[in-house]
Amino acid sequence: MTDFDLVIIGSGSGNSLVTPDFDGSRVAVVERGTFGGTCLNVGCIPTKMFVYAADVATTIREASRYGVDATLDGVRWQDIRDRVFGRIDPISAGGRDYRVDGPNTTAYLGQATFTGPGQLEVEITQPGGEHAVGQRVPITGKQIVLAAGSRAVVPDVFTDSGVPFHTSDTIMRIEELPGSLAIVGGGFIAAEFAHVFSALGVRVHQIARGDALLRHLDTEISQRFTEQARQQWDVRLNTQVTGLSEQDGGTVLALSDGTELAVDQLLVAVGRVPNSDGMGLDLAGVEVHDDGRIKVDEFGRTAAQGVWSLGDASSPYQLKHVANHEARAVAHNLVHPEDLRAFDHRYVPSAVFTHPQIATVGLTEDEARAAGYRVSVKVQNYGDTAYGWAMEDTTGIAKLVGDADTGRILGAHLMGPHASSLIQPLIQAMSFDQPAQAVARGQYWIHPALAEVVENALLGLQSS
Ligand SMILES: Cc1cc2nc3c(=O)[nH]c(=O)nc-3n(C[C@H](O)[C@H](O)[C@H](O)COP(=O)(O)OP(=O)(O)OC[C@H]3O[C@@H](n4cnc5c(N)ncnc54)[C@H](O)[C@@H]3O)c2cc1C
Ligand SMILES: NC(=O)c1ccc[n+]([C@@H]2O[C@H](COP(=O)([O-])OP(=O)(O)OC[C@H]3O[C@@H](n4cnc5c(N)ncnc54)[C@H](O)[C@@H]3O)[C@@H](O)[C@H]2O)c1
Repeated sequence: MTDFDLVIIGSGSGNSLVTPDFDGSRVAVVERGTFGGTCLNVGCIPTKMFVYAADVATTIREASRYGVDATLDGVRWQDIRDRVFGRIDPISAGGRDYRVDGPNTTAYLGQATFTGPGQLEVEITQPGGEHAVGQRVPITGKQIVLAAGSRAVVPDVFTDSGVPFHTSDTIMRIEELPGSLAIVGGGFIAAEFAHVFSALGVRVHQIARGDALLRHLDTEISQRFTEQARQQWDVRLNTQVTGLSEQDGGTVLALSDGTELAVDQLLVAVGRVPNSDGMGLDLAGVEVHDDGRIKVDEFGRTAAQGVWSLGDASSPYQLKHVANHEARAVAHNLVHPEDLRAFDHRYVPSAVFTHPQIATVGLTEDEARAAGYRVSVKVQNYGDTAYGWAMEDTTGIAKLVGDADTGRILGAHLMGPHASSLIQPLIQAMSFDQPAQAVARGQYWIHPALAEVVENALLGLQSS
């Protein structure tokens, strides 16, 4: 039995918990998969690198509207793919080696399971650490952090069929671009990969069970995006996959409307579940919500003494910036029990890196009305600003939802070029409780930058 001051399960945001506060302490990092976790290896970072290439291809296709005639001669998928993983894979391996050989860390490359309060067994599943594959190593931790992340959900209709399918874990490493791809799901991952593959020349068919794409967003954004998506790839709404078969090396999907769809490859993107199962959490006294999230209080403490959780394993938000924020709070709390820092989930933004790009923070218009606010709304077209003219933009919007009584911003919903960056002053205004008019008129906005979309949206928000 090896005893540690701190055991961290999961090397995504969990890996950042090893702060200088632990110099001289004994820390174990347990990782059963690829070191560095989802964001680095199969999530945010590789997807956005593919999205960048897709955006370049889209720019070339749309160049003629500016009087610049260009044709896309082709895309070299293997070069695009290898640029991404040629950068990422060494970072992951370097991070693993640093923990294996680190001054005060030991990396256990395997699956951690509780055997009792404060006690774990790690089954080593990968070479590279100091233990051999197959070994079962008992360890204890005075404090333990569950930063175990989440994994893709795959409904039975896919797993039971025996027909090959991809999830976001595998689709980015394929050898060749398929001629056609079915993407099942109407959320973040489906929207981003539909853009990537359609921009790179694949015939994409997106199958969503709801009546619009990205339904969790403000209705105006969801509806406008659904229209935009339809102009780029085949969108089937109100549709479920009822069966699957293999034919001529491809896949045939039976759909709930009675039709069949034959494609070369299939991507399932219907949500992610927390990795809280199979870890013996009950033996440690850790409690779990019905949806699989580990129960934590605002400081990241689970029901078990000395056991903490953060990120996708426990958070209501499956976002890297939230996992990082929670990790910063837990890193502090581990060593300052008398001065605990709470998670701040008031204004959690997110962006969907599809085409057009989308970014959002705060309440949707419907949520604000349901909450009883006297709501004011301003929809500012990109195309009604000088930079929007330069871009010849006809679809971009910045929609602000305000509280007419206080002049505060309740929500911001952007769709258009650079939405993920343009939204930042609005996140800042909400986080620091600044009134919309003060943000608009209390500073200069560079003319004629695209940020004038945000300035004009703020100026248009009525208050009394
Ligand atoms: C395709 C895709 C794109 C995304 N894009 C974005 C984006 O653009 N922006 C954004 O904010 N978020 C994005 N996300 C979400 C983001 O990746 C996650 O919210 C974030 O990585 C969660 O971090 P984490 O530290 O909680 O978990 P992870 O990074 O998943 O780390 C958990 C680790 O724990 C390990 N583990 C689990 N159980 C055990 C066990 N019992 N023993 C040992 N090890 C274990 C896992 O192998 C994993 O490596 C994306 C996700 C996906 C899938
Ligand atoms: N840019 C980003 O920040 C980014 C990118 C990718 C993923 N993520 C994170 O990862 C999470 C997971 O992404 P996701 O796209 O898998 O999930 P999601 O929750 O965004 O969307 C899931 C979609 O699948 C549909 N669905 C659920 N069950 C289904 C079923 N049985 N059959 C058919 N459709 C079904 C839902 O209606 C929804 O449209 C996101 O919620 C997000 O938090 C973030």
